[in-house]
Amino acid sequence: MNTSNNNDSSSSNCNKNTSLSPNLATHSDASMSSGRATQDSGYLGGNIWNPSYMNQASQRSPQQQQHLQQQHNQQFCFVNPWNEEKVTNSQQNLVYPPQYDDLNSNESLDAYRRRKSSLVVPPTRAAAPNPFQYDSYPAYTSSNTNLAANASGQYPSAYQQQQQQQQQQQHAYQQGAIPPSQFGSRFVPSLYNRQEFQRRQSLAATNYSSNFSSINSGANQGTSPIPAISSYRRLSAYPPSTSPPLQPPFKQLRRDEVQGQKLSIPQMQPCSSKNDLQPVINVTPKFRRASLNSKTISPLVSVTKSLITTYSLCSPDFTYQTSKNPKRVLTKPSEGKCNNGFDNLNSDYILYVNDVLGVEQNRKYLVLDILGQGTFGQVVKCQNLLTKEILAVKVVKSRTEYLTQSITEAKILELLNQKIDPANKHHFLRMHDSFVHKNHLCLVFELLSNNLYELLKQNKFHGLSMQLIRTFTTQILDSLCVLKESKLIHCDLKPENILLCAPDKPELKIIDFGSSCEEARTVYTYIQSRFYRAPEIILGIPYSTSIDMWSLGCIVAELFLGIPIFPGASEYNQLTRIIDTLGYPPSWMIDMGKNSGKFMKKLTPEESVISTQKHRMKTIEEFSREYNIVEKSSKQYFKWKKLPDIIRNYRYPKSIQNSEELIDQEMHNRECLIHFLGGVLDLNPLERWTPQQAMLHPFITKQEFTGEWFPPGSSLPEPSGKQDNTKGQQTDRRNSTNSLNHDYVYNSNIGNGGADSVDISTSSKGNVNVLSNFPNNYAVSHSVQEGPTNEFNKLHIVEE
Ligand SMILES: Nc1ncnc2c1ncn2[C@@H]1O[C@H](COP(=O)(O)OP(=O)(O)OP(=O)(O)O)[C@@H](O)[C@H]1O
Repeated sequence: MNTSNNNDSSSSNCNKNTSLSPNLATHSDASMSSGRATQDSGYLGGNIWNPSYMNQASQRSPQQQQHLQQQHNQQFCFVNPWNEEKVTNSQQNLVYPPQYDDLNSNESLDAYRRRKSSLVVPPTRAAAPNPFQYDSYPAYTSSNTNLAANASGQYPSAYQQQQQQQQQQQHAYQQGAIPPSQFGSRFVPSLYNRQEFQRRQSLAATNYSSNFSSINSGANQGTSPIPAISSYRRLSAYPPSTSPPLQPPFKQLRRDEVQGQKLSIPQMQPCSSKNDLQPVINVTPKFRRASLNSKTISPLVSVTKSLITTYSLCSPDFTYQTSKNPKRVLTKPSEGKCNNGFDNLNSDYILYVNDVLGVEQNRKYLVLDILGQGTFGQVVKCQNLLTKEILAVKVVKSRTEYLTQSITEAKILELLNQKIDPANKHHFLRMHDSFVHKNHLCLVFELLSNNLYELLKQNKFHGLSMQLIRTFTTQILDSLCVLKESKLIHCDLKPENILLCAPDKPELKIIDFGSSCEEARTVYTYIQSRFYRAPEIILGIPYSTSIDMWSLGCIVAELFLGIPIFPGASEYNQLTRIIDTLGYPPSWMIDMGKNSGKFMKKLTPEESVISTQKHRMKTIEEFSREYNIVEKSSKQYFKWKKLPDIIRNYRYPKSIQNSEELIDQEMHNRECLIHFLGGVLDLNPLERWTPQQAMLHPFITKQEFTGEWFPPGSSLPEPSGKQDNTKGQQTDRRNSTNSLNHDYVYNSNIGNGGADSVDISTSSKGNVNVLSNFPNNYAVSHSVQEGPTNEFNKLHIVEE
C-alpha cells in the first residue's frame, strides 16, 4: 500500500473497519461513501460499489487493477452484486455483470447499476408491517410468485405463505434451479428462479438478519440446502406502488456493523398493551456529561445554565469572575465629570447595576435597577445585602442646595414616620435608613410600585373609574388632613409623587417631601410642578396648605380625564388655561400678587365700561413683545373650555354605553364630581375647601348628592355661588350668563373655621341649579372609551 498517498491512508482506516467480515464489509458504505472517502478509497477501503470507482476501475489497466487487488485480497472480500455465479476474490471487483437482461435500451450502464443496487440507500422510513403479507396482493403475486389465492379465493396467511414457499423452493431445486447458497450470501427466500432473482436481487436484504448470517454460513458449508426465511425483506421485492418502508434503519445498522457490534434484529412480537413495549430507558443517555454534583446534565443545560463550567472543562485556562462583568450603567449622561469622576455633569452619581452603596458606612445596598429620576436625584431599586430586603434608595445630587433640601425631606419623613404617623396609617412613604455614599446623601425608602402617572399611561391615558378615583382621592385627602393638622405643606403633589403600594391593590402612598415645608416657613416662592401649581403661587401671594388642595383638584380631574386638566406650556399659559376653565381669580389676589403684573393688565376705563373685572390677561402678542419671547397659543386638549362641560362631555366608559340607567348613574356621579372639584379648585385659596371639608363631600362619602352641598363650618352664606364657580362663570363676568359678585377681603390675622383664615364678605347676585344644565340626550355626543390595560383591569377587579 502506498502510505504516502492520502487516499491510501484513508483507505487503510476503512480497511480496519471493513475487515471484520466479508459480508459486513460489503455493506459498510453509508459512512464511507459519504464524502470523506475518495474514489480510490471507495475501492480500496470502502469495499462498496461506487459508480465513480467503477468508472475509475474500468479505466485502469488490468495490471494496475490486479496490483491493487492483490494488495487487498488478504484483507477483505468484495462481493460483486452482478457476478452472481462464480464470485472469486480475484475477479469480483473487475467484472461487470455478465448479462443485463432488464437493461433498457436508452439506459446507461451506470444508471442501470444504480437502479439495480440497493446500496444506494433509500431514505429512512417508518417501520412497516410484516412484509410477507404484501405477497398476497393479487396484482403482484399472480404474475410473479406462486403465492396465489387458494381455491376459496382467500389469500394465505404469512405463515402459510412461508410454508408454501419452502415447499416450492425444495421442488424448484429438484428441478435444477440454482440454490441460493451458490450465490454466495445472496438469496431471496421467496424467489429462486434465476432470472427473477437476478432482476430483483438486493444485497441489502441478505445480510440484515443474524439468523440469516448463520444460515448463510451453513449454506456455504453446504449443510443447509434450504435457506431459512428472513423476516426482513429487501425493498425492491415489492411492487412499486406498495413498497413498504425500510426496516430496521439500515444506515444505523451499517454503522453498528462497522463498529463491530453484533447485530441483533428486533423480532416482531404481538403487542396488546403498553407494558408489552418494554422500553429501554438509558439511565445515562448519550452525550451527557457529569455536573459538579455528580449528576448528569443535558447538552442544553451545559451550554446555558452550566456554560461557565462547560467553558472551564473545554479550556483549563478559562476563568470567570462576576466582578469583571461589564456593568450596565443606569445614569445618563454616564461620563464622569465631577466628584473625582463619580458624578456626571448634573452632579448625579453614576450608578451601575451591581454597584454596592454605603460600604463606607457599614451598609451594603446592591444596586439592581433604576426606579425614577427627579430634580433631586435618582431613585434606584436596591437589595440590602445584610437583611436581603428589597428597597428604594434615593441618591441625592451632590450639590449643596439639593443636599440641604434633602436633609429637610429626611427630617420631615422622620417626623411623619415616627411622631405623626407611627402606625403607618396615613399613606406616607416610610424611610428606613440614610447614609452618605461618595458625597451623596442616600435615603432608603420602602419599595413601592407604579406612580399614578404610570398607571394612567398604562391605561392609555383614559380616565379611571369613579370608584377608583374615589378610593385614591380619599387616601390622599387622609394624608392632607394629617399634613394640615401638622401645618406641613407637601408643595409638590402630582401623580408622579403618588405611588401604588403594589401593582394589584388600590392602596397608595405619598412620596417626595423634598419640597415640603412648614406652613410657618414658606421660604420658597417658586414651588410646585407647573400643571399642579396653584394660582396663588403663579401670582405670587403668600401660600398655605391650601396649595396642596389645588394640586389635589388637578390630580382628581386628571384621574377622571386621563390627561392633565391644565397642561400649561409656560407660567403664562398655565394661568391662561386656569382662567379659561375656571374664570378669573378674585381681584384682591391679582392686586396682591407679586407676579400679577407679569401676566395681567389693569383694564382701561374704556374696557371697564363693558366689564366688571378690573384686570385681564395680557394677549399672547403683548406678553411675547414685552418679554421678548415667542409665547405660543394654548393647544386645546378638550373640546369644551369650562370645567363642568369638560367633565360632562367626557366619553363614557364602554361598559355603560348601552345602559340608560348606568348612564344616568354616571351623569349623576359626574355632577357630584364637578361639585367636588369646584370646591377644591377654587381659585381663591381662602375659600378653597380644606381636606377635612372635602372629606365630607358626597363624592367621598358616597352620600346622596342633591345638587347642593355646603361644607360644615363654611362661612359662605350663599352656597350657590360655589356651584356657579364650578362653571367658570363666577369671576369672568364678561362671559358670564349669570351675575355673581363676590368681594373678598384678605385678613390673615383672623383664623376661623371655613376654608383658610379669612374674613369674607360676599354679595351674591345670582343662582343657577347645576342639575338644570343636564342635556336631555347626553348619550349621543359621547364617544366610547377604549378598554383598559391589564394593569388597570387588575385594579378594577379589586375595586369592584
Ligand atoms: N419608594 C419608592 N419606590 C418606588 N419608586 C420610587 C420610590 N420613590 C421614588 N420612586 C420613583 O422615583 C421617582 C422620583 O422620585 P422622587 O420624586 O422622590 O425624586 P425627586 O428627585 O424628588 O423628583 P422631583 O423632580 O419630583 O422632585 C418617582 O416618581 C417614582 O417613580
